[in-house]
Amino acid sequence: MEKKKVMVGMSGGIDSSVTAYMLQKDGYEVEGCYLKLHDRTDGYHEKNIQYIEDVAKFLGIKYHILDLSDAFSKEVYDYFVDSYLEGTTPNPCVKCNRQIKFGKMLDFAKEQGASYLATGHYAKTDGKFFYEAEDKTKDQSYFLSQVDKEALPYMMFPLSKRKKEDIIEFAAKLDSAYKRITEKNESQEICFVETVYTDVVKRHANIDIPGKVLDEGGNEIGEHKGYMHYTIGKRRGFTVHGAHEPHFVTKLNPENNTIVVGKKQALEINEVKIENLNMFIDEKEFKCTVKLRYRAVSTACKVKLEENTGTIYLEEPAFGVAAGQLAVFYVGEKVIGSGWIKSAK
Ligand SMILES: Nc1ncnc2c1ncn2[C@@H]1O[C@H](COP(=O)(O)OP(=O)(O)OP(=O)(O)O)[C@@H](O)[C@H]1O
Repeated sequence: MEKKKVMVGMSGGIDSSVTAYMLQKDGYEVEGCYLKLHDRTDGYHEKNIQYIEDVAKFLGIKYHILDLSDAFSKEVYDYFVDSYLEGTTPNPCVKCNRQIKFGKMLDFAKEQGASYLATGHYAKTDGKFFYEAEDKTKDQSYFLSQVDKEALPYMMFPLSKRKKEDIIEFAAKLDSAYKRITEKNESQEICFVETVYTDVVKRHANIDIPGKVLDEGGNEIGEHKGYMHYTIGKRRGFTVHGAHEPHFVTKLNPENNTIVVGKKQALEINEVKIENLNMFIDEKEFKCTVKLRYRAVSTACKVKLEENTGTIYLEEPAFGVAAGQLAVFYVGEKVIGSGWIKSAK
């Protein structure tokens, strides 16, 4: 019988390299695909491609290099910068998963005759839903929750039941091509942010225009160094005259370059408005738990949806909810949908 072809999204990192190995062992015909997503000139792509080349040689597989930098720049990078200009907190990996990896890379995989597209994400799928990975510390289901449901039947996550440390240990013994990858520094959180997000944003805007810190009544109580330096919940980097208790950022006002701060209770949120939904169920009213940012604990809630918007009524307050982040709905380990946070109160 002819082997089924799987395209593996290969980053040059350990997870996707082991993914390729595991699928080959399972009897699939494996091909790799490296996405060029940005124009870093510091040898970043060359290094990654060298790792992939060595792994491909060891496995005896073919790999492709797909330049999606134009699409990435429009759909992910510009959105990232614009979000900070607008005073919201973006999630570029969520956009990339929907538009680029499980959008354009999936199209490419199908064009190449692949039956599946596999990645080294830590998550599970049964073709209809995503589920949290076994290794909860590495779970990436949050980042996948905006992927179009049409894409799910093509997706494979062979690492879903593994622990990251086991993958590294396993890879180090496999071959020198793999061992070398385990010895490099692990990838950054956001692939195009080499240091901190402000280094990226300041290439496009003057982020260092000082402004006023306001209390909730609109009174001037201190100074800040430019609103783009702050995200909701931040408690450092601005002054509050005569304050003894810590103050937290509760609002950013780009229109007049002010930030609003308050004590911990001021961050408390009970209701969240969302938009641009991506649902895997048809119900418009349901109970579930919600994660209001990656690494947040889940909160029990009731949800009411309309056409492409909705309201989340939290059963317990959440703290530091930022517009621009994603609200992801879970029933147990199952992801039932998500929506982008528009406002919270
Ligand atoms: N530039 C890329 N080209 C192709 N696939 C990619 C690329 N970047 C990431 N991926 C795929 O998406 C998965 C998750 O990406 P993420 O950035 O979270 O990587 P990671 O967990 O560090 O994985 P890895 O160790 O493989 O780099 C990767 O395992 C890989 O399959």
